[in-house]
Amino acid sequence: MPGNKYNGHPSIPPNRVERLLRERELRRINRTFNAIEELSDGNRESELFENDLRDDNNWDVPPGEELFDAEAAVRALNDGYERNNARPLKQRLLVVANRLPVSAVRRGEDSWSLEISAGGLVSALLGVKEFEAKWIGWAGVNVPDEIGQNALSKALAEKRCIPVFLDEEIVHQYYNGYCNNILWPLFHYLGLPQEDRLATTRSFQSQFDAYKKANQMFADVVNEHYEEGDVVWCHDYHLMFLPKCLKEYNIKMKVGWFLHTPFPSSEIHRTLPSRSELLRSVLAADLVGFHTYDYARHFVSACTRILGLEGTPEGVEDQGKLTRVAAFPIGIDSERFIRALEVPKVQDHIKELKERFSGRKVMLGVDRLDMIKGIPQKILAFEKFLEENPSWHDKVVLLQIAVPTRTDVPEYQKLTSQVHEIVGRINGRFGTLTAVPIHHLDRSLDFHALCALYAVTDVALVTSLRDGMNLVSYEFVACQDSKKGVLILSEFAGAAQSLGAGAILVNPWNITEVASSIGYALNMPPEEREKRHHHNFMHVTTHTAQDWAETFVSELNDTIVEAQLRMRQVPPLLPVEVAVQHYLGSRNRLLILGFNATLTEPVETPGRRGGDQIKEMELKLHPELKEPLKILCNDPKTTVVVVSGSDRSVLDDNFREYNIWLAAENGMFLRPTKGEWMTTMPEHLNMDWVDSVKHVFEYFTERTPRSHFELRETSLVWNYKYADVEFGRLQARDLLQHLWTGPISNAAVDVVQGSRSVEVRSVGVTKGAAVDRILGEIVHSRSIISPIDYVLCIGHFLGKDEDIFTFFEPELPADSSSASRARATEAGKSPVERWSSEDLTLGKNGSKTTQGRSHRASESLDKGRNSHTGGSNWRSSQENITWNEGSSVLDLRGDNYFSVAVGRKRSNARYLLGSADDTVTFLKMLAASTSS
Ligand SMILES: O=P(O)(O)OC[C@H]1O[C@H](O[C@H]2O[C@H](CO)[C@@H](O)[C@H](O)[C@H]2O)[C@H](O)[C@@H](O)[C@@H]1O
Ligand SMILES: O=c1ccn([C@@H]2O[C@H](COP(=O)(O)OP(=O)(O)O)[C@@H](O)[C@H]2O)c(=O)[nH]1
Repeated sequence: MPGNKYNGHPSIPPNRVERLLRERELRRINRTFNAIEELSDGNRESELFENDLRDDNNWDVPPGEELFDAEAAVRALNDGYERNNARPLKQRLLVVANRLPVSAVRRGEDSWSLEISAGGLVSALLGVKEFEAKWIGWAGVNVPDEIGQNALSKALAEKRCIPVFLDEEIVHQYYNGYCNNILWPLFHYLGLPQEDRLATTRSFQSQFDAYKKANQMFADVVNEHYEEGDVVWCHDYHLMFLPKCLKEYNIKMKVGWFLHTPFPSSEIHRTLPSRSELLRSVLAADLVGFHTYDYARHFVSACTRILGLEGTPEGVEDQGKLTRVAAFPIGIDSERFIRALEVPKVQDHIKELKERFSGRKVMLGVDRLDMIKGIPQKILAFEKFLEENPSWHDKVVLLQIAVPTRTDVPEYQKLTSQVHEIVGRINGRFGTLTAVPIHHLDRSLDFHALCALYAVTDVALVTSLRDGMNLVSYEFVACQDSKKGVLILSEFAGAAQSLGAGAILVNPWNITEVASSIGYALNMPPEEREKRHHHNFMHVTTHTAQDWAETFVSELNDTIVEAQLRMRQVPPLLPVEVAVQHYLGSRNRLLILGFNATLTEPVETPGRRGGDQIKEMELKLHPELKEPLKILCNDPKTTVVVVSGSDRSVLDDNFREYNIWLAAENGMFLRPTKGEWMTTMPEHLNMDWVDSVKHVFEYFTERTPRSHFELRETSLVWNYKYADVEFGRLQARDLLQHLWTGPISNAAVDVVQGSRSVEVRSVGVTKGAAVDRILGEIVHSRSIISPIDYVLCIGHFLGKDEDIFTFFEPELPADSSSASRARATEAGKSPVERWSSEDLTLGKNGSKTTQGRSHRASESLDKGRNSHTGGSNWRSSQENITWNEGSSVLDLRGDNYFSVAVGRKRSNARYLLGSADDTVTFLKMLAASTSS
């Protein structure tokens, strides 16, 4: 079903189904409206794009066929008006594909004739009628001169086509080279070309450069014609860079990308040298579509395994940005084929063919002459059938239409000679003076001739080794309602998933199986043929090209709306310059910094095998932070605390040379680097559960390659960051079940799930709970001469530890999430503006003790002291911290508080930063501004 999520959900969610149906109804009304309008003004110019093309190519619609029930139309129209109160408008759609639906042939300096191009993509998109569509692409010809280019642009404009002019060299490198010699075979599981000299490597590189350049040229043309609100639909493997190029122009463009070929298993995609760049570029699109669920699944798994991103039931997530991935099986305009059978010209063809092959069963193959179509395998299977069934020798004929394609690519040239050779041999072996078993045509047929051929066929033979969908099988079914012929279909064509129940499915590599299927099909009783045909016919006539395109575009529109809603839940990016300015304007600052994934250097891409595992597992301070951190730590007006889940030795190793506070194990241990470690652990912390949890972690570590666990004094963490993502996730699920049903079922522990980790810690251990004890210690040990008036708290913290962000917030109403702050931002206010400075100024003179935050100095300091000896109980972060004299430690105005989540999309923090790299850049700015 179109629009299926890649995870195989059986249908679109119910509310969306309802809306889709409503929209479909509106479109129907819209169609009727347009038809009335066009007929009434006799304005043929506004005819649909598709008909414009067909007129020139004899793909004509029989007169009177477009007529409709005018009365019903007007009724529907009024209905539509009532419901909508306005005429529904056609959405502008820019279809961008390598090839325009027409190829141009030059007739003179400034004159051109246009011919329709063959191929599934063209056939499918010709059926798309519901949009104000323009097609942007290459006209299949080199036009070096301006006169020629202008004349061609003009001729194409009449067909609503816009040319992208690619010169010969680009076509050679981009189209023949990177597209058809590298991506095409790879995506069809034929592997990459083998190199035998370094020059080949260099030429791959130049082909890749040309590919990027060509994509940029397409993007330039799209940009030139784009109008706000347009939907831009990019097609196929030729244009994998296009979504990225377009979003670079305009992030608001609605961009969809659809792949017409298979997307191979991630193990195949992994072999491509430019694997990551291509995936990332496609992910810039809002919606990514494939013909089948399998292709979508492969794509998502390539993104998780190769890029280390998160695959969700909706698609792929990268730092909060979701690219939706779904299956949209293409269809054909079945009506057009059914109608064509009534056209006199087609009837004549049918009559001729019947006479020509009377007394023989007709088998048919229609393919571009491409390696993926399995033409040699098909012919060999036919040979085997003839060999084993002499009685059929003069009773069956195989008509093979092999449309020449990509003739400049050497592999295709080789295939042509190979096929000719096999056909010649078989015809020599089984032919007679009056008849040959195989009629092989190296050319394309016009639409009418093709329809006639489909109609007279007894058995259609599709033996693709891999095929995105294969529309020939659909077209055959559409033309078979009277004959009810049999379809033999490769299980490796996307069409096998939709026509599998009615067709005879075969493995094209198994010549014996295909040969016996030919026998089965030729001898099939009429009732079985009827049943099988009916099944396929129902599918082909109800899953049309129109539905496919409408569903894709409507999903794209939905995706954009959903993304906007999601964005509202996400805190805004940190306004770095404001944060720096406020830092400079303050007298006493506190910087609370996370460590892992905040200050650490990048490690090798997760999921990639063969790296240095030991090195990856060591957390290291980002080398570019060393100097800036020193500057910040040495500033007398600044106190820096690193709060981490890591144990003491990790923090010592990384920070011993700085003048800094270290809070290890989520604040359970604390030291200024100038002093000793002290524990803030509460008395009687029950750790009896540790051994049994450790056993479970050991068990899973042994069975999950590249996972590891860390045994800390107050917690245990099992980490699968470097393991295979999917396997790691499955193991984590299993591990949790073991924990819940076993060792911790009665223990006072919290299980904290990270994106690639599972942590077990004593109840109540969180960074937020630790922060007031940390502050107490800082106050106690350091002579702070004035209250803290600037706080920056920045980190990639687990959800449970995000209470550290809210510690410094006033107690806000229930709806005080970052989302509500974001709403305030949307309404024109910055999040911090929502609180007056009074809200957060904490009891300086005891007078403004808003939200009851004023702390009793003695309490706080006692708490700090007690915690040395483990003598304190847990205290909530709501307790305030004040000076001995009773004045507040904090004098924090709302706009001087910056809480920042790193690499997260949903957070309690006020702001976000994308990654540790962004944190590094920001801290460098802060340090630079201090020194200057
Ligand atoms: O433009 P060419 O290089 O001559 O190739 C013709 C087209 O071949 C491919 O078609 C695919 O699209 C069909 C419709 O979705 C699908 O049924 C088929 O399985 C695919 O092979 C190619 O993807 C197109 O871009 C080409 O235009
Ligand atoms: O002589 C021909 C033979 C084929 N086709 C069209 O080419 C398309 C082939 O599409 P398919 O999905 O089967 O494979 P592709 O060639 O796109 O890989 C079908 O729509 C055919 O009607 C055509 O126009 N003329």
